[in-house]
Amino acid sequence: MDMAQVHARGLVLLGCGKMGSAMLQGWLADGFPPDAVTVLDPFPSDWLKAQGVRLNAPLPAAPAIVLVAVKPQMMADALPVLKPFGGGETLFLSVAAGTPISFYEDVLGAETPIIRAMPNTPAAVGRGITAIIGNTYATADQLDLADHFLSAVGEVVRLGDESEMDAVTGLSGSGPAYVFHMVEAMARAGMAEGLPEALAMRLARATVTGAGELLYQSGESATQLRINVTSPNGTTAAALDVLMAETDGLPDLMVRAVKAAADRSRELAK
Ligand SMILES: NC(=O)C1=CN([C@@H]2O[C@H](COP(=O)(O)OP(=O)(O)OC[C@H]3O[C@@H](n4cnc5c(N)ncnc54)[C@H](O)[C@@H]3O)[C@@H](O)[C@H]2O)C=CC1
Ligand SMILES: O=C(O)[C@@H]1CCC=N1
Repeated sequence: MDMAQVHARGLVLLGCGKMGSAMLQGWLADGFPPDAVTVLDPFPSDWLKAQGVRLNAPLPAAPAIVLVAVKPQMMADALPVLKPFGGGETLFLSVAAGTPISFYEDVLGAETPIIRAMPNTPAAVGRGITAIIGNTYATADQLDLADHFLSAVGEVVRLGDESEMDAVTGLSGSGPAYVFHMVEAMARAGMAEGLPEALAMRLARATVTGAGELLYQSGESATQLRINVTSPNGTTAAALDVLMAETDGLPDLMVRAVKAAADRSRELAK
């Protein structure tokens, strides 16, 4: 199936909060026609209401793709409305953390093509990364379709095993929040060294977005780019001595943070 057929048969979004909206924003910016999108969400945001999508309208007869983007805790209540599309030509794509493929098979029928995906919010500006894995019923063509569709909002990686999804969630799914928190922490540190709040936030924000863009554009490794900033016996080396400390340094802290997220993802599966 090509994108013209996806447009013709329609896309359904079940749940369109922060993640659903981030992806929808990316697809609309990429030229996906808004009137080919039907969104089911009892609490639509003002942003969503202004997009020209079919909001809480009757569902198309056989949508090409259904994107499930409700919270895992709401899934059992929300998903049954999509049962009529199970076992048919509709490809299910779920971004819910924790919820295993087997859950969707139980509700929709085992002969339903289901792809579990873990995106992240930079999808809103076309710079997300989404990991995907399909159930046994999802064909190679359907995985290609999901890959192509998700590529409009960033990079796509395919997993070899569903068990990798918990670690992916802890790394790239939740990861943007770690970076935003680093901006907050850097700004606070600048304030502790005497800078006014607005200036500290501006410096921290520009530093993180600039460093991210340099990493993106230069093709150099993160390690080499770090070395490029670090003059021998200079200021950066003094800071890195603290950040790279073996215990309680950033690597240690990051291992614990990502583990906590992955553990929570495993817990949600129960
Ligand atoms: N926020 C993020 O960065 C990421 C979120 N996810 C996953 O995306 C899913 C959604 O997360 P968020 O967008 O952050 O949450 P959210 O709370 O912003 O969005 C959930 C949406 O579902 C709607 N909803 C509630 N009950 C519903 C029902 N019965 N039918 C249809 N819609 C209903 C809510 O009104 C809300 O707009 C979660 O499963 C989460 O694990 C995955 C990757 C990243
Ligand atoms: O916090 C969460 O549970 C979701 C999954 C990954 C990012 N946000």
